[in-house]
Amino acid sequence: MTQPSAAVAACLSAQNSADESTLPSNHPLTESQARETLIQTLEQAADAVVVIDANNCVTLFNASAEALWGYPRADVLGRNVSMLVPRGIRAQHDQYVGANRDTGTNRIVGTSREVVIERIDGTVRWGSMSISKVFTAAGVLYTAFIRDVTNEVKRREERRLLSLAVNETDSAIIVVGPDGRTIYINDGFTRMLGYQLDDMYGKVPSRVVSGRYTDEKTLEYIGERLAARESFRVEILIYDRSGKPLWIQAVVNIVNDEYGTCRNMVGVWTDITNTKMHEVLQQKALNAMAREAPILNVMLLICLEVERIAPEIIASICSVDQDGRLWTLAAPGLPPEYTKAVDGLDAGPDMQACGVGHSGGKLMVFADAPEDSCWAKFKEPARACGLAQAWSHAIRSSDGRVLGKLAFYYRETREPGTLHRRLIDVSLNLCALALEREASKENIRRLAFYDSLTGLPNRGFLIAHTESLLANAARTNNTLAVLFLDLDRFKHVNDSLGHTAGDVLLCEVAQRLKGCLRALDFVGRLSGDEFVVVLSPCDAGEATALCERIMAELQEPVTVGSTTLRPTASVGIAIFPQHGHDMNTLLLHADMAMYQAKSAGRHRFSVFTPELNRVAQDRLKFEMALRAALQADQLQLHYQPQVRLSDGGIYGVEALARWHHPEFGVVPPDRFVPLAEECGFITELDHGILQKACRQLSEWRAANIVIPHVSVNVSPTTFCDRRLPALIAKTLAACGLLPRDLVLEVTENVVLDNASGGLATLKRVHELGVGLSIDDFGTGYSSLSYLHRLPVDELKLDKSFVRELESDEGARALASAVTGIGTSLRLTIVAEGVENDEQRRILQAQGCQVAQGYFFARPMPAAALTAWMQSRAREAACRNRGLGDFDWAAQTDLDQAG
Ligand SMILES: Nc1nc2c(ncn2[C@@H]2O[C@@H]3COP(=O)(O)O[C@H]4[C@@H](O)[C@H](n5cnc6c(=O)[nH]c(N)nc65)O[C@@H]4COP(=O)(O)O[C@H]3[C@H]2O)c(=O)[nH]1
Repeated sequence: MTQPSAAVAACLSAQNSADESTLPSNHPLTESQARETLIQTLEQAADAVVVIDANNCVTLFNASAEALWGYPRADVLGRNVSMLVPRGIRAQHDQYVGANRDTGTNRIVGTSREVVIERIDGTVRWGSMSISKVFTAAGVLYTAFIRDVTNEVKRREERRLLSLAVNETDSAIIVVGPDGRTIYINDGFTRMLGYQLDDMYGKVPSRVVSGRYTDEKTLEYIGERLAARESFRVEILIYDRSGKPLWIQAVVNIVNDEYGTCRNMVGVWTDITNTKMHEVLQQKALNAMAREAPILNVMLLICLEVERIAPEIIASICSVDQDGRLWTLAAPGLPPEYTKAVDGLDAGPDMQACGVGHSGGKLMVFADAPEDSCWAKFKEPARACGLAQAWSHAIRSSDGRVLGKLAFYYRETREPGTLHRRLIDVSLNLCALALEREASKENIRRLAFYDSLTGLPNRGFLIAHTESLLANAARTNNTLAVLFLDLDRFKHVNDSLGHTAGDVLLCEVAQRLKGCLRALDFVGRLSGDEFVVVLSPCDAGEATALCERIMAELQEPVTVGSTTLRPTASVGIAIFPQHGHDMNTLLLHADMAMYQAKSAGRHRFSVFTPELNRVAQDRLKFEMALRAALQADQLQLHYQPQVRLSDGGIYGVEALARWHHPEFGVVPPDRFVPLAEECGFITELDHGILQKACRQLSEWRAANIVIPHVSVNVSPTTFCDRRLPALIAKTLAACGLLPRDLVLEVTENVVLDNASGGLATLKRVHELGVGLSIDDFGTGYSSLSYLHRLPVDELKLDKSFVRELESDEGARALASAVTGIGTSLRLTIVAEGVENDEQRRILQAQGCQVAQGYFFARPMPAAALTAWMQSRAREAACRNRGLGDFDWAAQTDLDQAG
């Protein structure tokens, strides 16, 4: 055993010697024995004992103290006790002890406190320290008894943390005894449900928190699980102390003792009201939408889910149609009489009950709803199903449009609570999303199946729908008629009045067609100005009768802009099953019949005959031949001179395309140019002719044949090609010609149709320096207003005016007007189709500068024109030598000979 401190012994000895005489005579110990005993006692104490003297020096440091601090006593005895104090407070320790000694302020003597023990190795332990003050002759000694309470402190801290965890969590924790009665609730329970332990103690929790709409089956299930001592997890609607409903998820665990006997059941309840709505309602509805479930199913699901979450609610969702009328989409909890009474009602300002009219996006609450004047129209059914209150809210799209209304009905009057408001918010978003999705789907469907201009079914839908009608007709042995309708001269309207006017006309025609149909008939727009009407059931007789009606209807005047038109159409009819068994064949045959009607002079109908098949095949053959002729460069050019009326000199020549086919013979351009246009190779044709004409002019120049320019016809389609100016520039350069050597003849519609880019090309061509001429002037919907703004150089007076110049005063007046306008705009007037001298005379008198026509010369091949020019040159030379005046008639004779 280690020796007790000598200093302590000295102190004790001094004290004891003073008291020696007072010891009872029967004291069993001698003084030294007592001293020794005391020291040994202190030494062997289980608690650490530290004795310090008046100088704060350690005079006793027992074995337990050595163990507690880790210092051997030799290192401690005689040294200031502050070495045993944690480093952080060591400096102030002497002062602290001093104050205690002098004033007793810190009152550490006679008290017990927990102190930190900083061990020699730096680790920390906790001690419970009590100090006693011993008065001795040698001075005051302080004896500190320190019990190692480190484990206790740790446990206490653990308990504190545990209690923190239990009480600070949002979950409600409840502990019940084996009898199922509450013995503990945490603070979270009070926060979540408002109940204190006193409210719950000794009670069965489910009896306290269940309410009107708590699911009985779930309660039964809970009872069974608890009785079977089995852990479980449930979701259940409960009510807090104030009666507010909330959804919880309860996880209940059984706690058994070491013998397997149930001691407690611990329940952790989580408020899942929000999660329930967001995750369950939202997820289910979104999943349904993602699965492309029909809108009615999605709405039904939302209603059912809302009613499941809050069973006191009866949910209903209505849509608002384009006319502002309400239609029930889902209302599983309302009787059909009620929804029937609502359906078709105006959702306008009078319908406050629907929250659509006046709500301005706010929730409308109608206490005692059936008595509300807004409910007048469905008061009875509302009463019959016991409705007492309704809340409703407009369902709005992201851009604020009212798409429908969401209503919650109640059988009792109640204030809107948080849960129900949240349910409304979530449901509104879902409803808006579903309705907007439906609208976009409808839009996509419309785009996919309907023509965007007229709103009629498009080709795809028309064919698919007719196929099903055909299948039905085949099953029922019925006949069906397909009418192929093509507007007459629509292109002309489009070209002359512009595309907008063309669109207006198409829409009007679509409306008129729809107006003519019977219940089961069907009309669609195939493309451009082609419409198809399917009459089902219908035989040939009925088809022609209806066709006549349609044609009459179409012919009614329609005002497009400032122009009044009388649209006509050519119609082809094919009958199922005689003319085909499938829609494609019927369509093809109706198309052929329409073509026949068109060729026969338009504004008529024609019923398909097998003979037409042959005609169509001929047309196809013709088309292929033209294509081949183009590829093989077999189109030729004839040139017709244009003569100055002032002196008979050559103003220019017009190049006119010619096609000689070994089988078809001479095909006039009036036939093959439109065909090339229809078949899509007109641009190729025009380009080829332009190049050929330029080459020819170049050859004439090389042969000293003086021709000021060549005029070339360019179709509107070619003019819309933005590459045209570049091609012209390249061609002129390749032929060594100047821009002014070329004149392009365009029809009025190129000028009028700004939309298709023709006007822009016209300007660019003019910038090159190439001449521009308006062909057939006066035959279209001439708009004189554009003339002065356009870069045109000449107007070609159409031959239809010239033809009747001598006989018709009106034609004369028109020709004179055109000439007058042209001249005042400094445009050259070129009269076409001049066939006799009288016409020439009148035109010249009216101020027309140039003429072209059989009277002067017919269009002729280049070589013939060369000869014609040479002969004219000879004539001119004679005249110059004074051998005679210019003889127009002589010219004509010469032309005929040429
Ligand atoms: N009755 C009568 N007719 C006369 C007289 N003088 C000339 N003609 C005919 O009148 C038409 C004048 O050509 P256009 O108005 O440009 O009308 C042309 C033009 O629009 C088009 N065309 C001709 N060649 C081409 C071409 O190369 N490209 C394009 N895009 N169209 C062309 O075909 C139309 C018809 O051409 P053609 O049959 O050659 O008919 C020519 C010409 O032969 C006359 O005194 N009396």
